[in-house]
Amino acid sequence: MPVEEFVAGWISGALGLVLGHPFDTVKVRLQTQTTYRGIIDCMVKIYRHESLLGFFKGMSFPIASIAVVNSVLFGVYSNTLLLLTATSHQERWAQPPSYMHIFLAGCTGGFLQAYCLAPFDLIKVRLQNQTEPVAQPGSPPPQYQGPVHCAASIFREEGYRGLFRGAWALMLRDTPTMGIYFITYEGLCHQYTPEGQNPSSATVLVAGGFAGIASWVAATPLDVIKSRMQMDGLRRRVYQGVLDCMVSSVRQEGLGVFFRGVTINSARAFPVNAVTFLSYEYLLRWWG
Ligand SMILES: C[N+](C)(C)CCCC[C@H](N)C(=O)O
Repeated sequence: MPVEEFVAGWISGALGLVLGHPFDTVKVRLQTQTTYRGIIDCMVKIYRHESLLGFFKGMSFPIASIAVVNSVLFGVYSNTLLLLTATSHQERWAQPPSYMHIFLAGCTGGFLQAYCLAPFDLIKVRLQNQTEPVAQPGSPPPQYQGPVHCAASIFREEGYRGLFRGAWALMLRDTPTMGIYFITYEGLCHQYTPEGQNPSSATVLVAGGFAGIASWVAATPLDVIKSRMQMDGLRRRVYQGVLDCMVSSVRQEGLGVFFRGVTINSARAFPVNAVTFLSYEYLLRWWG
């Protein structure tokens, strides 16, 4: 099993992640709290109350976990394609796999990475939703003091299964949309690259950026539900399950609720995924 894809997936994921984290914090707040009027209002408030550090809340854990999560995504994707089409990463530009195979490999990667991502993503969302200023002397400490404390408290208060709260919604969000992610990327690269050649850096950047946007737009409805399920259980349980969360969210806030955070998600998705795919391709070419 080629391991280069796993390592390249890890490094490229970490680069994209740091770049995108401030956008991600704004997104999570907009999706789960009602105190902000919009993107700018949310940014100004975070900056005023919590300084620049506020934007980077909850980042250390995703950085550590991206090693597992992105390497599973890219490693499983690439190796599933190898199984389906018998072509390695290097041969794939000369003999492009069918869109059906790309979609299936993307879904498989998405499904398996969601399982690894679930507890890490839960902790990230819980930490991002703490609005207390970072380390202010005299003020009461936030409920969770850091990722490890957060994980331990969830485990203590909500049990092992508590760590997988929202995992179902996450799996439903990621399985089809990771298929869309890779189809868009490979499709755009193919479209703008002469037969048999490797795609240029500019093509990889643009294709990666649009792949991020396309998959995030499709993922946003379930992303909102996922974030809400993850915050549920903090004080008392409100939702009975994914469907119940969908129904009561729509009842209370209308259909628009499914698109909360879509603008900020797309603005984040372009740079993050452009950098992720560019570094992924370059690392593999460099090692190949
Ligand atoms: C499938 N879904 C849309 C959820 C994510 C697709 C892009 C994943 C990337 N690591 C990022 O954070 O943007």
